[in-house]
Amino acid sequence: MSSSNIKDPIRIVITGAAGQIAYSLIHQICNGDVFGKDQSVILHLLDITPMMTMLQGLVMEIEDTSLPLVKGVVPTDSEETAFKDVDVALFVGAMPRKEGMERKDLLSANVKIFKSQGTALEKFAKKSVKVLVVGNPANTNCYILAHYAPSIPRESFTCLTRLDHNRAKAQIATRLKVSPDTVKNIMIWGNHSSTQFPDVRSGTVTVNGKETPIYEAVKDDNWIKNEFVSIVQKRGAAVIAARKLSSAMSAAKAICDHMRDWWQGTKDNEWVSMGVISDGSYDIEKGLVFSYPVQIKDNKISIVQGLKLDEWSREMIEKTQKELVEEKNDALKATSSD
Ligand SMILES: NC(=O)C1=CN([C@@H]2O[C@H](COP(=O)(O)OP(=O)(O)OC[C@H]3O[C@@H](n4cnc5c(N)ncnc54)[C@H](O)[C@@H]3O)[C@@H](O)[C@H]2O)C=CC1
Ligand SMILES: O=C(O)CCC(=O)C(=O)O
Repeated sequence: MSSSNIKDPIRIVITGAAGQIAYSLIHQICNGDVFGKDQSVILHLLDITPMMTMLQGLVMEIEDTSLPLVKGVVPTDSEETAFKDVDVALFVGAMPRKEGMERKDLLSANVKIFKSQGTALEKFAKKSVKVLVVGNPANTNCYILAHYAPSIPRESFTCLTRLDHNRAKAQIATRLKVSPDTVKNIMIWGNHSSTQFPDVRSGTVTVNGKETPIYEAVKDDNWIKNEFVSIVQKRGAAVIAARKLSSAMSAAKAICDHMRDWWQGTKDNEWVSMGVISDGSYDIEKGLVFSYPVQIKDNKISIVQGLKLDEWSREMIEKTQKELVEEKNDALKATSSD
């Protein structure tokens, strides 16, 4: 592409920029995979003060990639510098859990970071900023961030459940020995936690050239309702147990999928999963950050409406909602006391 066709740069902040997810993520953002091959970028890289030397090394590496879409890199430990005039904010920085912990065990430490960064986002970012929260507990951190950035539209706050969505697709594809891109319209409801509900009741898969309902193709309802759900719910913990580190490459890929679809739109008649601020759809408490099936057109995210919920799925959704309400209350308590 000739340089005259390149669009003016957008500013993208990545928090936790010296961490393992950011290390897998930055190259995909800089080479145009996410925001388009004609979209130049200026990266704002935020981390804590002890990581500044490490961040300098990362800046050198970004320079050495010699990618034409990169028009600037701003490494910083200042929230003001990091959030100043940003168009996109990727909140990756937070403490990750260790083996044996649930993600909500990180709540008291991590929500304080999101209170401080929400306040800075409110003050310094563009009002049109698009926000993705990755750091755990992702839904509740996103709730706190939005709470402290009241002048930014509610539709601009999302959290990452695309990794769970991708995991669910991969499990179905592996079971049926087909390519994951033929698995469509599955969804993740609720919290990015072990209460999430990976739901394939409306999903289809192409087997031998024919698009078939997933239940019909798998022919084992018991496997779907038990083993499949449990594998997806606990996949993050399984990766930690094996790697002694949490998922990073797959998380970075999921962040790119989420932001690319938000920026460029979803395919017609297909949906993806995103944590968004609930508008009360499917009787979920208004204001909770809840993962829903969504479609995106012209940068606008819409929750897919009219899906039928049977008794089992209602129970699953109620369980994950209950956990999110408890997390929200604990987070509000933890952030109001300082
Ligand atoms: N929602 C999801 O699907 C997923 C979420 N995660 C979460 O993403 C987060 C990051 O994971 P990793 O990159 O593996 O962790 P990491 O420990 O490698 O990196 C985290 C980085 O955040 C930085 N940081 C800590 N406090 C900060 C602050 N106040 N401001 C700016 N930076 C700060 C740390 O210094 C570190 O460089 C974790 O909370 C992890 O649990 C990870 C995978 C998937
Ligand atoms: O499981 C965790 O706590 C960290 C990574 C993560 O959220 C995941 O792999 O889904």
